[in-house]
Amino acid sequence: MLAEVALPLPLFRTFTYAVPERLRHPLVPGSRVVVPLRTGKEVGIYLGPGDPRSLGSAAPKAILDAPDAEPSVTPALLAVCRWIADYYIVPLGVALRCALPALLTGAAAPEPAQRTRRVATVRRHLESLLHRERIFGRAPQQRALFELLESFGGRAAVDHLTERMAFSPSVLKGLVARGLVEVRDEIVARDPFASRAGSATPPVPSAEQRAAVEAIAAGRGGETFLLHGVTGSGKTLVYIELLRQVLARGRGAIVLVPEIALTPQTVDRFRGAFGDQVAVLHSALSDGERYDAWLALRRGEKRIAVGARSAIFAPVADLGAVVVDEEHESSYKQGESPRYHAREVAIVRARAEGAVVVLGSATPSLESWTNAASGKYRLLTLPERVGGARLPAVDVIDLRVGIPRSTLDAPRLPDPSVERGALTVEGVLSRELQLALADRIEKGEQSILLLNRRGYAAYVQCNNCGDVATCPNCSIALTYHRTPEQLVCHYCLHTEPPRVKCARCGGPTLRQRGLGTQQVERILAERFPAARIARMDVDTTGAKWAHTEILDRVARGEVDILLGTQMIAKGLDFPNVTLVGVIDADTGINLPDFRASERCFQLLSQVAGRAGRGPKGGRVLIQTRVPTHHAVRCAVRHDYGAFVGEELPSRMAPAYPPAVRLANVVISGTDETATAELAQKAATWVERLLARAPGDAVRLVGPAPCPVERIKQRWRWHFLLKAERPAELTRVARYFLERFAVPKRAGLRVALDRDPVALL
Ligand SMILES: Nc1ncnc2c1ncn2[C@@H]1O[C@H](COP(=O)(O)OP(=O)(O)OP(=O)(O)O)[C@@H](O)[C@H]1O
Ligand SMILES: [Zn+2]
Repeated sequence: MLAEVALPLPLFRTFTYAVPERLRHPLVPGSRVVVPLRTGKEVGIYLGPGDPRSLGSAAPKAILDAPDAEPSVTPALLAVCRWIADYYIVPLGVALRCALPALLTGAAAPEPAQRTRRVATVRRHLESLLHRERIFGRAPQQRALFELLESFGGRAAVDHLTERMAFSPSVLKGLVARGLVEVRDEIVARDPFASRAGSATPPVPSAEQRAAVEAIAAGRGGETFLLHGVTGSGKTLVYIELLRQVLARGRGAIVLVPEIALTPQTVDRFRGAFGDQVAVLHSALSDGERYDAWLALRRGEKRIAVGARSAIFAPVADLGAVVVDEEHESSYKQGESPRYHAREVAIVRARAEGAVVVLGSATPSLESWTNAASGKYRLLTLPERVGGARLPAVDVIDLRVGIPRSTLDAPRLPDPSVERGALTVEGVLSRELQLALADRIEKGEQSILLLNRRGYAAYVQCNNCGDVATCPNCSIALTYHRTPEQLVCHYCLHTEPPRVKCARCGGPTLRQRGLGTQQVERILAERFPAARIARMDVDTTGAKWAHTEILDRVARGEVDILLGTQMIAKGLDFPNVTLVGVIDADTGINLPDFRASERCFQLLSQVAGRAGRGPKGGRVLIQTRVPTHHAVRCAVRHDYGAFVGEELPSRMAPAYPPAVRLANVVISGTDETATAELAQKAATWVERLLARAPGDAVRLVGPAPCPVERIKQRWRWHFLLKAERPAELTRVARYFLERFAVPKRAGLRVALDRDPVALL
């Protein structure tokens, strides 16, 4: 007897093995099999009887073992993986790897007996700036480290400080000797959620919420609902009440959130409502814990899986509902093969298991919106905030110089000719925003400030020739960091000392321009010395749960101003936040990407939505140089419909999703010429293929260098495939990927990204 087996290899084929008599368990599709491969062994998935015609002249090798009494991959998940393999054009074995925990595939790391790490914690708080100056007068390094620790929420792993942030251990010793900082060994919490209490009993749903719940609960299996509810409309309670009904019917559910560490409140609410029934899946779980959760869900001991993207593969028994919260978030798209979108996988899986899907957002993706408009999804709307709260008033502060203004003082622009570090409060925070912040601090209310950029300065530029310091490996600007003072590439993490002379013309000193979170934090601390400021950006990820800790501090009222990048805009619900400021709305609006405006609108709307969620109301101030851009205008009016009305037509010509289906083919390699040549060759190859087919079901655009031409020493070119009908795109893309020969030199690679979320 022969068996067809899927293996996680980059080959578009399955493998045929012989089935020996002595196997421990009968083979059922979805069962794991251990098979010989080259000189070693590999874990594959049994798909069904093998085809003798697939064999060459050699006798097939025999399966070594079949460990599963029950198939590890359920029939529904097997169907989902087949869809992923087909739609995203990846080998089935690669898609199947997503469906299994590492412990079941032999890919697990050995478990250390007990994990500990050394952690530095701030012991003494220094309230005033004056105090700081006295204490650190002659020890600027100590001050920098101390303030870095503060910005990490008061604690960070020592490794992170000394290795990644490059502080000398003696600086830390100095702080310890002065009693300012304490260093201890800490057992790494296996599961940070194990020690968190779930939030209290949820409120009673309003009539609007109840109507939404009833509509969804009555949905047919496989039906998809788009829950468009303004920020603070109580979407989470809709999910919770729906899940109550799903559990009452003896079924289970999956809840997807953009990122666990950034959405602790949402997670706590589900745990508060459903306690032990919930398995929280997150990146800090060990392979063993992940497997335990997998097993508990599989056996029905836990009925709800809450997690980020990959939780869509959780083996929830008898799945009744899938919730995709903040469905517009681009983190639902996996950045590496298989490049699936969890929202799309959710819909396919729900269909396979007869579950309903809820896509929730205040700012739905244009794709989902279009699907709702065409009747593919059912649209449910929560147009008002709960409990009589109102959406906050939003005011625009025009940063352009020379624009006459009536009531407000025009803030000065950061002047490119100012010396490094000389940026003034006025150059960053308009008077209006300063006054509003001061007012909130005085009243004991909280503020959120968004700066969608990180580092001390965005880049350094020659004052003479205008050349920007770029990464030697990647073609993007280096970010200037102050603590420690260095230039960092955020793609490959290349670092170098700050340049004092221009690398191109050798001319006068380089001046920094632009703004980063660290710089704004400093300016805030100087302007509001009494305020308790917390900064959240990607640089503060040193300790894994630092973000969660910072958000908890905000919830406890221990932070007056929360400053951060887009990560502070994800569903946070703090009723005492009455002011939201956007320091520079324009960041990202001009990125060479067809979704730039959409992303900007979503970000502004979402961050604005953090204000005024409690009885005290709230206000939003947006600083911008493009006040007339539709992303800004529509966000100011909380007008999603108007944004869609203006944005959709711009996706028609040139056509971009949702007007067409898109695949981005990226050709990369370590040699510039070889990469460009291969891109040309591949595009010509596809063009010939398209010419042979009648009509223009699929169109090719490009090739061209990618907007980011080089990442991690690899040159990058791309071309786009566009089609009205997804099946045509699949056909052409598959034919190309299966047959186009990529030379084995210069690290040349071809990758296809279907439904890309960004083209950078
Ligand atoms: N029926 C209700 N009565 C009273 N309070 C409610 C009710 N429903 C929800 N809330 C509260 O309203 C707040 C906002 O709800 P939630 O966080 O679910 O909003 P949301 O729709 O998810 O908003 P966003 O899109 O901004 O994340 C929460 O504090 C929640 O506990
Ligand atoms: Zn780089």
